[in-house]
Amino acid sequence: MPVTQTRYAIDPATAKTLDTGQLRDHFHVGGLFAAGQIKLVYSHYDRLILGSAVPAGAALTLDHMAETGTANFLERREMAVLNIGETGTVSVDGADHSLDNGEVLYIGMGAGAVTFSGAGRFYILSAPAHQTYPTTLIKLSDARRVEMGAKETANERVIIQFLHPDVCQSCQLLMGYTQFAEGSVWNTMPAHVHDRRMEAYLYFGMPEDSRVFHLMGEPSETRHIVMANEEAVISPPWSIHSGAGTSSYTFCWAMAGDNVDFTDMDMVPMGDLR
Ligand SMILES: O=C(O)C(=O)C[C@H](O)C(=O)CO
Ligand SMILES: [Zn+2]
Repeated sequence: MPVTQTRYAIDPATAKTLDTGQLRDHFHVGGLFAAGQIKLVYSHYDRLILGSAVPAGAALTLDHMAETGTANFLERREMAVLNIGETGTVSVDGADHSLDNGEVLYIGMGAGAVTFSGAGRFYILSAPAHQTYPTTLIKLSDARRVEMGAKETANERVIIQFLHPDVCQSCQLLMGYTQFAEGSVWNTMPAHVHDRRMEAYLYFGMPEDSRVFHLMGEPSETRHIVMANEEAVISPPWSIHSGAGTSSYTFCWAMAGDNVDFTDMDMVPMGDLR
C-alpha cells in the first residue's frame, strides 16, 4: 500500500498570512524517495498527485489509492514516471519498460496496475484523464529541447520537454525537466504565472548541503521555501514559481489544468515583483 497524504488548495489571501512552517505544511513536500516504499501526495490543485517509488531490490506495485475513490489508480487517470536513479523497470499492461536515468514513461488512462523494480528512483506524477493515450517510453533523444536564458544573468538553461503535444500526447499532464549551464543557478527568472494551470517542481541532482530558494506567492506578495535535494514543491496556479540555488541542480516541472500550451504564461514585469 502506498504511503499517502493530502494537500488542500488555499487561496492567495490565506497564503500570505502563513508563517514559514505553515507555508511548508501546505506547499513543501519532503521525505519522498524512501527505499522500499511508494509515497504519494494528493493535491487538490487540479488533483495532481505527485510521489515516488524506490523499489530498492524488491518490486513495488501501485494499483490503488483510496483518495481517488476508484477501484484502480489509473481507472480515470494518466501518469508520468521519471527515473532519477539508476536503470530500473516499470511494468504495465503486460509490458516491461526499462528506464535509464533521465527517461520518462507516459502511462495512459486505464492501463491497470504499475510495478516498479530494479535500481530506479522513480518520480511519479498523475492527473485526471478523459481518454486513453498509448503508454510510451520517452528517451532523452525523443524529448524537445528549448534553450533559454544567458550566462550573464545566471539563468542559461535547457528546458527538456517530455509530455508536450509535440513529443507525447496526454490529456492534461505536461512535464519535463530543466538543466543549467555551468555557473547558472536561476530558474524561471523573469517569473511568470498561469492561473489556468498549477505546477509542481521536484529539485534533484543537488549536493547534500546545497539549497534552492524557491520563490512563490502572488507577484506582489512573494515568499520563499528552502528546498533540499529530492524535495518537491506544489505551485498554486496564482503563484510565481522561480528560484535560485547555492549550486547546480536540475528540476522537474509538471503541470495540470485547463490547457497543454507550455507557452501560455503571463510574464511578470520585474517592476511588479515585491
Ligand atoms: O526553466 C524554466 O523556465 C522552466 O522550466 C519553466 C517551467 O517549465 C515552467 O514554469 C513552465 O510553465
Ligand atoms: Zn510555469
